[in-house]
Amino acid sequence: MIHLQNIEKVYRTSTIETLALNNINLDIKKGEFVSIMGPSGCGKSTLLNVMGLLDEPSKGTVQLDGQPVTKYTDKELAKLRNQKIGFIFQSFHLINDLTVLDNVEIPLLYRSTNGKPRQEYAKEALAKVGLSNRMKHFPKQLSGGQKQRVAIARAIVGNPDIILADEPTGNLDSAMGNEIMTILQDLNNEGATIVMVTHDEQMAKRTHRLIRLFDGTQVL
Ligand SMILES: Nc1ncnc2c1ncn2[C@@H]1O[C@H](COP(=O)(O)OP(=O)(O)OP(=O)(O)O)[C@@H](O)[C@H]1O
Repeated sequence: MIHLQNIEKVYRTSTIETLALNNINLDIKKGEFVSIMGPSGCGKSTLLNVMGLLDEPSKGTVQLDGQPVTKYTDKELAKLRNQKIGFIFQSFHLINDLTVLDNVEIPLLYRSTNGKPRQEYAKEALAKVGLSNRMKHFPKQLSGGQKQRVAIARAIVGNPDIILADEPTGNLDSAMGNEIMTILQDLNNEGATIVMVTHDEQMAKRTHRLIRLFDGTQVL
């Protein structure tokens, strides 16, 4: 499903060059639930962003469903991302002055889905995460766990094959974190391929496979 070959990522600023990823070779199979762990700054988010076509590698090739995307234009990448990938972030990334329902509809706006079906899909996604009773709320009226459930609904509304989650439980207490993990496991059982960055060994244990990074290199 996701195939990374000889991936290197170098960040250059005027004063410093950082080798964030060093010769990463990785295969994520359809239906897998994989976690990525490692110390701060070891390249976890960079790896997730490369897999999610948000960040271009300095070297190496990325294949998604057998399609080599390295030569794709930004527009082609954006389209592929919108169709195939749902993102979840530690700090939720919701738009504060939109309702919960409007937030969840956002990925469908980019696909020009019409108003009525768009709302129906968003309602279905919210029902899946148990938030049908909060559709008209605004993000600031929700708890952290509820905000993350909205973010998950937004990630799954377009029925993506792949969910990429960057520390989805990082801002939550353990009870809420466990709830979010259960939702992710349910989505995985329904067929979604999931890659999750986490600092939490307990969360990692609930996934199929653990990848450990150290200084940009895969050590497990
Ligand atoms: N846009 C950027 N410009 C320059 N350097 C960057 C940039 N993004 C990340 N880096 C550097 O690349 C390295 C890897 O960063 P990354 O965010 O992938 O690490 P991480 O493992 O996700 O860290 P954390 O657990 O703290 O979130 C770090 O040394 C970081 O400073």
